[in-house]
Amino acid sequence: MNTVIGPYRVVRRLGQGGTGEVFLARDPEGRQVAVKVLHPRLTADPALLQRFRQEAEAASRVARSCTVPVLEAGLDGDRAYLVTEYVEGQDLRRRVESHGPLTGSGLDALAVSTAVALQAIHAAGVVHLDLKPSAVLLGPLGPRVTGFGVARPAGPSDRAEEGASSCTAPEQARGEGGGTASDVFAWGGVVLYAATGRGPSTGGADRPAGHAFPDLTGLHGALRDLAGRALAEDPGSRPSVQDILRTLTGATDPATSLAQPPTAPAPQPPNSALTAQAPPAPQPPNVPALPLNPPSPAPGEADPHPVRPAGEADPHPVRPADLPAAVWPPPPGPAPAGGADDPVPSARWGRSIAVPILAGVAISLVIAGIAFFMPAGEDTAGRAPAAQQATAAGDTAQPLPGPATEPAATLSPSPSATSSPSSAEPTTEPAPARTLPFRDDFSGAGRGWTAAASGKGRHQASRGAYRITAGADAYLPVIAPLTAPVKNTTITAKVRVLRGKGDFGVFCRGLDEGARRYEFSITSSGDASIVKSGEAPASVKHVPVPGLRPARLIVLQAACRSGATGTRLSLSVNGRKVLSRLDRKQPFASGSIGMFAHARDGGSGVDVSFNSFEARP
Ligand SMILES: Nc1ncnc2c1ncn2[C@@H]1O[C@H](COP(=O)(O)OP(=O)(O)OP(=O)(O)O)[C@@H](O)[C@H]1O
Repeated sequence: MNTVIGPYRVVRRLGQGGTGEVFLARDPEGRQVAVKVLHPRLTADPALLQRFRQEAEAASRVARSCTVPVLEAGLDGDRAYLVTEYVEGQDLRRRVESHGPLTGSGLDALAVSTAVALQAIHAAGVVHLDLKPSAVLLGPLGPRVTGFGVARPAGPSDRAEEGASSCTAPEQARGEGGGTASDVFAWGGVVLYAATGRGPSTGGADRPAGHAFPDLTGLHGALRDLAGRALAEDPGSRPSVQDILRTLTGATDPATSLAQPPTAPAPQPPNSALTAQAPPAPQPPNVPALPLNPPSPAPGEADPHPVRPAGEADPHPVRPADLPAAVWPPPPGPAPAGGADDPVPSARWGRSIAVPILAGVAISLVIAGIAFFMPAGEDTAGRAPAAQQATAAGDTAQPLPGPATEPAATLSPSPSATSSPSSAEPTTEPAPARTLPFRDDFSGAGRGWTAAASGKGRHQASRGAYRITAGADAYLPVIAPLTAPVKNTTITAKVRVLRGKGDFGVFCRGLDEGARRYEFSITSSGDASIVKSGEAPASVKHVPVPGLRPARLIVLQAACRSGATGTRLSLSVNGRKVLSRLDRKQPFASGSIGMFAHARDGGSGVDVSFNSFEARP
């Protein structure tokens, strides 16, 4: 297949959902992703398109625990698409159809992981409202929930037309909307289907719910009790997701936990498949969300997100949800109240201290059940996509597997005066010692990254992105937490401009606290350059890159490699080589590597967001 959707090259069709087709594709770095292309009749509706954008933004805030992460929402001509991690394997519906119901620890793992996923989804202020057997993917790392992040048309009849499932809660089927309790109903339906091959309406999977009291024959013990309660007609009688997890993980006495009053349902408008809900914990009033596509301030107008010196406390910690959906045209009107632009609490796991413990216990149970889902002869570790491996490793920066190739000398980036004021979970652990290969997708706290002493501006890691903001004419390099200087390397980074004018990119062989370095940069006007910085005058080679839109995610690949005749420097942008130069004149020795932003042209500054950084020998 030779189709391209946005920057993704389609490999093959994976399936058809109610709202569109799903394809296996490769991103510009060659990684496998799943791209859902929305049905054209849905994208023809501007209101639905707008909601799709907001819901995809909301979905990108959901923690990765047992969910399939949403990577990007985009528009390619008139085709709207949603990109998620690719999960190799079958969905639950196909699995049960081909191999029969699940039993034993496989069923337990399914029940726990889908509950953990719902907990993560609800904690992000989102409700799924379409959980069903085909939305549970049985990958090599265990069951994972997908299907959140796609707006659906209004009304119960439309939903039925779009493939409403037998797990749809009665209140949704009546067109009264749904809330977290509706997701609990769907969880009960998924568990019943997994154990018996029957949905709650006693039909097969994904049939419209009949809402007669379900036949629980085939379910046993705590699961039978929980599924029965979850499938209660009255949303107020259903257990909460926390109750379910407590019972399944044995964290408290089931009788006690089930006796607690269930969470009151928070009904949603009937047409809101994934509306950001008012989360239980109130938002601190001083944490405003950045607007989508934040405009530059007018002359004389105060900048709502002013650039401050490194080290100064940031009252507006950066969250992935703050990042503008730059691939989108500006929204036609203000976001509706309660939409994805509304602030959410940054400490979303912090509402109950029991939650992380439960999640930990639950994930152990899920891992125990993984082998069950593996088709015979499949090599789990070897076949998991890189992104899934990172998830399995705990979503924090980890050295990639492979031999260390650099000498064990020590780099000493300047410490805390310029260190990142991260808004992610605080950690008391020191950054681990790292050598090449190295990768950080910033889903953790971006631990150990430090600004060079010469830098000016602010920088911050949050889940899924590292944001660097350089003020007027300022330059801010941020150094990767490696324990050894690097000589030959290929760096791959994903980056986009959030606002402002300037250069941004990656560097290698940083010396003297970043004062000398090879810099591989993109300008906000779409040029690419390789700069030997620290020479007077700086030696620059630069070219325009036709069609480059820095507000969209760019994949930069920069190589620094010494040979007999000098140091070869080359730069590729979105998989295309755009520049190469050979430095024969006293090439720089081994040094630091990192990312930078550099404001220029008398503008008010430049604000860029790095989604990943990887360096290989
Ligand atoms: N990330 C993914 N990795 C692998 N396969 C996927 C992925 N996402 C979806 N699929 C496959 O594509 C099928 C259709 O997915 P889709 O999300 O469109 O289903 P749906 O929930 O029925 O659709 P809708 O949400 O539009 O009603 C799934 O059943 C699954 O087999």
